[in-house]
Amino acid sequence: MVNTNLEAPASHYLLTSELSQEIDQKTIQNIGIDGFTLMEVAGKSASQLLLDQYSELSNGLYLCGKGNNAGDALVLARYLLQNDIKASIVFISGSDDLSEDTRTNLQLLHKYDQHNRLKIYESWNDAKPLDTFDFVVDGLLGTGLNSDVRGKYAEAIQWCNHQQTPVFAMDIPTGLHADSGEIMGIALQADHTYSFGGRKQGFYLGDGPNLTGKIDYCELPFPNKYKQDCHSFLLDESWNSTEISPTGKHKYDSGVLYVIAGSEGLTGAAIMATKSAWAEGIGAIVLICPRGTLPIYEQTLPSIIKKPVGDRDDFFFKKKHIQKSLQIIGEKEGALLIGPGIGRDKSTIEFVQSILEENSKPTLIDADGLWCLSQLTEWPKPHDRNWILTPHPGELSKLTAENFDTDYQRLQIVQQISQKEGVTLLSKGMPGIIGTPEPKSYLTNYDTTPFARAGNGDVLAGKIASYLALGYSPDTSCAMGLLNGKQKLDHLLKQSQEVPEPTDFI
Ligand SMILES: NC(=O)C1=CN([C@@H]2O[C@H](COP(=O)(O)OP(=O)(O)OC[C@H]3O[C@@H](n4cnc5c(N)ncnc54)[C@H](OP(=O)(O)O)[C@@H]3O)[C@@H](O)[C@H]2O)[C@H](O)CC1
Ligand SMILES: [K+]
Repeated sequence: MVNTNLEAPASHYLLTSELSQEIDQKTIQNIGIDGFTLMEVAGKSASQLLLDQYSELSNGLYLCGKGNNAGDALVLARYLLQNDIKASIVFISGSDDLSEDTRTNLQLLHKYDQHNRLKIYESWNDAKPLDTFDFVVDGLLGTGLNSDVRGKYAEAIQWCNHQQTPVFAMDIPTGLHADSGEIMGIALQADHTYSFGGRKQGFYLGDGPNLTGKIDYCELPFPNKYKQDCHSFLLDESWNSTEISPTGKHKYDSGVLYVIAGSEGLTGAAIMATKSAWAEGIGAIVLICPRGTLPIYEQTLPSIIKKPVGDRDDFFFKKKHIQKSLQIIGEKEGALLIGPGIGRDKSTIEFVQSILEENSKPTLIDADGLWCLSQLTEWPKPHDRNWILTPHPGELSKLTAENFDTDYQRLQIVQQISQKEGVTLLSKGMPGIIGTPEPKSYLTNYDTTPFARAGNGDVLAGKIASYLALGYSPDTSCAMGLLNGKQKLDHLLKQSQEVPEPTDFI
């Protein structure tokens, strides 16, 4: 294979609340870097980024709880105070019961205030009406939140969401669930989130994308070995680097893409998938088609090798085409794409079942191919075969017989199925999710719903299958398909506001 597996940079690890706390604790207990030091690094790196990005700030309002999230905000306040930026600190539930490191940081903050630029309020009520301020810092609650935001915290968030000034969240916007992106009763709308030690998975699910604003990753001194338990990663455009983009150098010396697609009335799907794969520069594509549909492809796909199966009056795939199709697929190295427009006839289901069971190629199953798979009580997947499945939300439900109301549930289903069945599963939606058997999951920070639209799905399947035939691993092939698709989508949307037609992507 050209590239065995996707390797996410540290900045793209997505932490859950549990993993976040586990890494914190292991670093403190096993490595000996104490919580106070971690807090210092967190607040300091946020201050550096903030000063670089916002040069005109003069007076900050810091909303603080009593835990370590407030401590991060106090460290930030100290560094900004050093830069002559005043601080009004509101302790929503008073300062009597602060966590140890947060209390220490409050004492330090007083020592750094030479010119009376610091004001402390002991409750939300004391603080109103508030002094003038030109930014708000959210140090209310951090990543561990697992119940609805209570009392004065909720009141402060509601007030904050009506302010015009920029809001900077420490680690996570308060009220956002770190794993699921769910709003816990109420959540703060941030303009900027400084995320410590790792971005949180919930930034990319549910309401996360609407609440975080711009996200900056602030590195903490966590040993790499503690991050190995992380199984979920961000897939964004910064990945579009040479290591995962198709360079073209393998184009002509690698395998053939075999396409089993199209039936009467659905030949457009086969045409789009095939053209799209061809546009990626693969050296050879063999389209296997029922003989009755051949005349259409002779006209529309002149550069593609067509291998018809069956008789002139065969317009969809049947059981009797199995042996001939398997023989064709077996001729050369490469990959197989099966599904676009093959239809749902009972005999087609039997055909798909046998092809999946007996062909030895890495295989991408899409569209009607997924429907056929959903009709089988057991998936006919040999252990040593690589399969990619590319369902849109409806297809995913059908395939897994599971309903999901949230994208967090969708993520969990994708993870379960890809592990249980040993497949790579690309679930289209917002976010796009790639699940692998390893188990690893990749979440996009952009909407992949346009690829769920009929036609666009065929185009995406063609691209991913062509990378598979070029020798890329299944997860890399999916990532490249999504990233290259996104580039094209952005380009097309710049020219017109409408969702592009499938042929525009080719
Ligand atoms: N050393 C470290 O671990 C580092 C942590 N960092 C930062 O710390 C936060 C996590 O800090 P933590 O102290 O665990 O949590 P919080 O700051 O969120 O505070 C927890 C307290 O908040 C109260 N609470 C809990 N749920 C609610 C709710 N639904 N509504 C209102 N209040 C709530 C609760 O107090 P109770 O007495 O009411 O039970 C908790 O005690 C992490 O996100 C980082 O920002 C540093 O970054 C690095 C080192
Ligand atoms: K926060």
